[in-house]
Order: sequence, then C-alpha cells, then structure tokens
Amino acid sequence: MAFCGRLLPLARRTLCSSAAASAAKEASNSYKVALLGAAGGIGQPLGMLMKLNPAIDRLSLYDIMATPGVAADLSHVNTAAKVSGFVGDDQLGEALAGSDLVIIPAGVPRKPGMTRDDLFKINAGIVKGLCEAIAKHCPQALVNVISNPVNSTVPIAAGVFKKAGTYDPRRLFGVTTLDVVRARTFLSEKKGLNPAGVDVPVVGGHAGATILPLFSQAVPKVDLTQAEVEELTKRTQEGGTEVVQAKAGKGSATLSMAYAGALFADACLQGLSGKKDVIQCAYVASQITDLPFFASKVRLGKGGLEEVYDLGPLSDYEQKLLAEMKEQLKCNIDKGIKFGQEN
Ligand SMILES: NC(=O)c1ccc[n+]([C@@H]2O[C@H](COP(=O)([O-])OP(=O)(O)OC[C@H]3O[C@@H](n4cnc5c(N)ncnc54)[C@H](O)[C@@H]3O)[C@@H](O)[C@H]2O)c1
Ligand SMILES: O=C(O)C[C@H](O)C(=O)O
Repeated sequence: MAFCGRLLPLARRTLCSSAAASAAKEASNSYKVALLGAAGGIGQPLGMLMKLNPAIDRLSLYDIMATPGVAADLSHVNTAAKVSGFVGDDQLGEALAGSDLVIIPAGVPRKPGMTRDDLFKINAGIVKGLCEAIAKHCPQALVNVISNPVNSTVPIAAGVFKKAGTYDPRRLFGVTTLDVVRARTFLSEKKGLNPAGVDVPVVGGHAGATILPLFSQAVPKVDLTQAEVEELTKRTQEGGTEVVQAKAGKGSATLSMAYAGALFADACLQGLSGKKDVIQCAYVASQITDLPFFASKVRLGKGGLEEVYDLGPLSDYEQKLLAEMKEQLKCNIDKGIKFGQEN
C-alpha cells in the first residue's frame, strides 16, 4: 500500500483562504476523510487503515451507534490523523463538513441464501439519506460507495446528487476493488505467483455474473487453459458468496473489504494530490458500453475521475460473458435510477 512518506509540514495549518488551502493540500497531502458506517464490520478495520494513512489529517467516524468508543480507541494510535467520532443524524453534518473524501460502508450485509439485490430495500434508503447530507455539507467531496447492491446504490447516489444540483460524475465511485483483489489472489494461488506483482482488471458491476474478471489481460501474461479461466472467473464472481457462506450468518467480507476500500481511498487521495497515472478499476458513470454505469479501469486525478478506459481486447469467452451479463446489470441500474426518481 503506497501510504509511504507523505507527512505533513506544519506550515499548512496556518493557511486559511480556500486557494491557499487547496494549494496547501496539494503540497502537503492533508485530507479530511469521513467514514459513514464506521462502527461496522468494514467500518472499524477500514477506519484503522485510514488512521495509518499519512495523507489524512482528519478522520471523521460516523455511524448511528458506537462511534464514540471506536473513535476513542482509534485516537490512541500515534499517527497524525486526528480522529473524531459522530453519532446519529444530528451530528452527520459536522462529521461531513470540509471532507475531501467520503467513504460509505453503511448498511446491512448479506446472510447465506441472499443476493446483494435482497439488500436493496434497506440499503437504498440508507445510501439516499447519507448522500442527501453529503450534497448539503460537502458537495465537492469524492464519494466511495461500498454499500450493496453497488450496481444500484451508485445510480441512487447519482440521483440524489442530481436532485440536489451537485452531481458531478467525476466525484462518484462504486468500490469494486475487492473483485480485483480477489482475482489477483486467486490467479496468484493457481499459478504460484507472488500476488504483489499480479494485476487483473475486473469490469462490469459488483454482483454475480456482472463481475467480469479479464484474465486475458492479466499482468504478468499468464498461460491458462480454458478450464482454468472458467474456474477462476467463477471463483471471482462468487468470492463474496464464499465468504458469506463461511461466516454462516455473521455477515460478509469485512477485512478483505477494508483492505480493498483502503487501497481505493488511497488511490483517490493520490489522484487529488496530483500524482500522475493513478489507475484503478471502479464502477462509474460510463460511456464505454451502452449502460450508463459500468466498472472498468479509470484514471484518478485532481478532479477525481479523469478518464474512463475502454475494455481493450477481450477473449471470445469474455465477450460472451459481457453480452450475457448486460441485462442483469441494466436491471440493477434501472432499479436504482427508478428509486432515485420516486423517492
Ligand atoms: N463493495 C463491496 O465490495 C462490498 C464488500 C463487502 C461488503 N459490502 C457491503 O458493505 C455494507 C456494510 O457491510 P458490513 O459488513 O460493514 O456491515 P455491518 O452491519 O457490520 O456494518 C454496517 C454499519 O452501518 C451502520 N449503519 C446503518 N445505517 C446507517 C446510517 N443510516 N448511517 C450510518 N451508519 C449506518 C450500522 O450501524 C453498522 O455499524 C453491506 O451493504 C455490504 O453488503 C460491500
Ligand atoms: O458478497 C457480499 O455480499 C459482500 C461483498 O459484495 C463482497 O463481494 O464480498
């Protein structure tokens, strides 16, 4: 994780005009990050990883319960980020004010036998309410949506921001990094590679068949039989379910998700700081297919989303899976858009 060596010169604390403040941010990488759902299974380890990130000088932990304790605990870790806990609706505005990046893992997780779409009923309303507050209190922040079903919660967030007049597609991201993390891990295990040097783009969405790992574009280039490709693809698509079943009713992926969420959040902050060539996969407003939201490789920069890359050359198998998944992804997107229009 590239958190290395970006510590803060004290001088920036004295700057107060917004131009000076933004110049200072760029020079010193001092960002405020708000984590919504901070007392949860993902929220707690993700809060920990954010506390360790030297690019962050203020870490705001918000939840509907238990954040004072989580914040007190985390605040004793001797890193620069100043931790504050906020609990309940009344404190949400203060938690968000001045944030550069808001990460949303708030909401219920799956139990065995459920699909991510089964979470829609509860999580749609949670994401909507939190995004309304973001539009009001930190409309310029980048927003990382982790809450499932991501295929629908991102269109919901876009709808809220559109209604509020603050929508900028460059600032809204569905976090699909865990799919990339899994594809890297599973490929490395299969081929005896060091996972540190392995990359696999994962495109589409974040649910079952909509998760499309592109093993034909893996780095380093790896020879795989068709049976191996199919096995790795299936395992990546079902990675979340593998964890849900293993946890047997006690939730879904939290630790690996916190790791993935921290990677993506750090990439967003690196982009904001002006670092060049920050490339990640993410689920964003997109024109590379006929669907309005799609996960693919993107470049992050000072404005957030700076470039959406097209899919590149796909194998026949990947083309077939892409064609097959589009209807499901479209349904998930339409459901989110409809919810946004009706609520
Ligand atoms: N994008 C991904 O790859 C990915 C991976 C894993 C989990 N998830 C999703 O992340 C979400 C959270 O998972 P978890 O395991 O952390 O669940 P959890 O139940 O352990 O934690 C969720 C937290 O959200 C809080 N919360 C509920 N309503 C809230 C609100 N209105 N405002 C603020 N906080 C609120 C809860 O109090 C709880 O602390 C789930 O929807 C899960 O499906 C996504
Ligand atoms: O599978 C889930 O429900 C959680 C998450 O989306 C995951 O991929 O682990």
